[in-house]
Amino acid sequence: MAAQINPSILSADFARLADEAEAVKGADWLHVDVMDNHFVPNLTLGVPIVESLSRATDTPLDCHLMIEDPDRWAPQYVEAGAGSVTFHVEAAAAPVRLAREIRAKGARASMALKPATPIEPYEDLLPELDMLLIMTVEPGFGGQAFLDIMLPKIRRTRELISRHGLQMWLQVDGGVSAETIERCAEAGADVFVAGSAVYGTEDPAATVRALRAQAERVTAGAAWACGH
Ligand SMILES: O=C(CO)[C@H](O)[C@H](O)COP(=O)(O)O
Repeated sequence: MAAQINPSILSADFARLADEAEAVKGADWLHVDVMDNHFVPNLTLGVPIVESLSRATDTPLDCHLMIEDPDRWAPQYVEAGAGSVTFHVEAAAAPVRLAREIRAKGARASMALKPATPIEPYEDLLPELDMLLIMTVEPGFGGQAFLDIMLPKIRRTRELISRHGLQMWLQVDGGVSAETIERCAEAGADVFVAGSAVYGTEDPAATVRALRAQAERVTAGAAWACGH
């Protein structure tokens, strides 16, 4: 495994979440977009639905918290069954303490950066994390166009991770599709969130396999890619 595909349920039918999880069987993780209508201008789901979904699927849950006060809420998503919890650095009061708490509770700790947030001020935090998420659209909605101007940030982040000798994953989220995934992989991403590009197709599970194969053609030889 040198590339992971995490379908985003933001593009799924929320009335049929268990079926929609089944529709992407074989995906590495299910990406769960938690939005509070404050940190982003959209509202999705919370702890009780994550709890139910974790019982309904064997695919591990990758919860992306686009919410205010993640210091208070993130630990509850671990307790609800998430295997990975991502908080936004722009919203966290104490990101190091929060990452340590997520890990101590048994989940992978991940931190997200909005498009206008640079990575450089957070270089020293990298060893506290299992994954870094670089948003390639403004968070809030699926189906937006991929922001090419994020590619240099992905590249710089991968260089920082390598320089620190870390094994952490680098996730991209927003506008990831067959047209953009190779550019992301070439820049250094190894975990790919895709919503509309997966759920908008006839056979979402086949699309997951095709996207993974496409990314792995780029990451296969890379020592940094997940699973190496
Ligand atoms: O976090 C998100 C939006 O804030 C979604 O995960 C993301 O936009 C995925 O949707 P798409 O692949 O259609 O862009």
